[in-house]
Amino acid sequence: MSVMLNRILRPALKQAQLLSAVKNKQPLWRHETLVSASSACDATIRSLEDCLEVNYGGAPMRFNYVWLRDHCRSDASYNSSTNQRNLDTASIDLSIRPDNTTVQDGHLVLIWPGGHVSKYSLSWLAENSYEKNKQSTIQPRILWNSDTYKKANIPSAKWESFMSCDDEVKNFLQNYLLYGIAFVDDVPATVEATEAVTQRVSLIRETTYGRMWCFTSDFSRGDSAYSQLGLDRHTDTSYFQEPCGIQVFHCLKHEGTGGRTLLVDGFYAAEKVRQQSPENFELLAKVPIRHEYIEKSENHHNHMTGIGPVLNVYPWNDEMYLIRYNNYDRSVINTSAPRPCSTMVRGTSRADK
Ligand SMILES: C[N+](C)(C)CCCC[C@H](N)C(=O)O
Ligand SMILES: O=C(O)CCC(=O)C(=O)O
Repeated sequence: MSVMLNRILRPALKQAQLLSAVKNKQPLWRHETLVSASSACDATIRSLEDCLEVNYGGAPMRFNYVWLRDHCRSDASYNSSTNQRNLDTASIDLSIRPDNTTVQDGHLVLIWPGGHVSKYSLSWLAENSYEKNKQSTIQPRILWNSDTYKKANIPSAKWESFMSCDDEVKNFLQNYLLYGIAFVDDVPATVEATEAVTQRVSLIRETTYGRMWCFTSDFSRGDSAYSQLGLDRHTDTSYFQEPCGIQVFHCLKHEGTGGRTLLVDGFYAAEKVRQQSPENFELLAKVPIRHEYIEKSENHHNHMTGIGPVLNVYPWNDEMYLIRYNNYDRSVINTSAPRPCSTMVRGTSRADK
């Protein structure tokens, strides 16, 4: 019994495109003015050619002028009850610069040509600076292998309290987010109980398998998952354009021998590749790979393909956030020129070890 959940727990990309507009190049414009120094908040500001440099606590932060105008939180520019932008970004003059820049009571205050005033708290700027974000992780993880996971001795949640107590769900989610796996014990072996426990975590995503499915080794669908063949490490639904982020498995009935579940921390394996062979890591993170699922059984006619790199990495902080690794479902590699392709095959075999 398994279900797939929407990846709503994974935080979304945060304003990446806008932040990447902040450039680190040396200013050509040399009239650097010390605009304000306030002993209360200890911030100094320098106006550079296309950005303001703000020194507040840690390392200097740079904010592009267009970014500053675009991120104005005044009522005219931003609706703080819906957290949505009112301003039409396309209307901003790309050569915009403030006429006046001051620091007052822990806030940066800019007056733009035409008189519009923007005010940003220094702590908000620090929190949202590119400098801070490139040093932070979106999702902190504890990487594990069989030994370290066993030693960590992570407690399982218990069905009764999981269904009635939010703190139990919270602990479960904390473990899930840190390790990528988590367990609930004592769930009654029924589809209904499995659905109920799943819905404590999230909405259930509709897929070609349905929302919930029961499967056994009857080859009812054209895939090795429905056979008695052992399945080595892989991620499922690599052929979806957005692979499922959480899968829930519940063994309802077991007869005979075998059928053990193998769980592998792909992030741990990929970090080893990053350390031991940065060029292979780079290839796995750059070369798009096609995966596919073709089934033509009596009741199911599907052909799905999804394309993306094996390792998906946020470019601003090098953090991995998604792995598409399924050697069974990997399609023909025809998305890269011959040389990277042969290195790619070497890269994946290194990742195997
Ligand atoms: C049975 N269940 C629906 C869980 C998985 C079926 C998916 C099989 C496919 N090869 C994949 O890896 O995505
Ligand atoms: O049953 C399991 O332990 C894993 C099943 C699986 O990996 C799959 O169906 O793709």
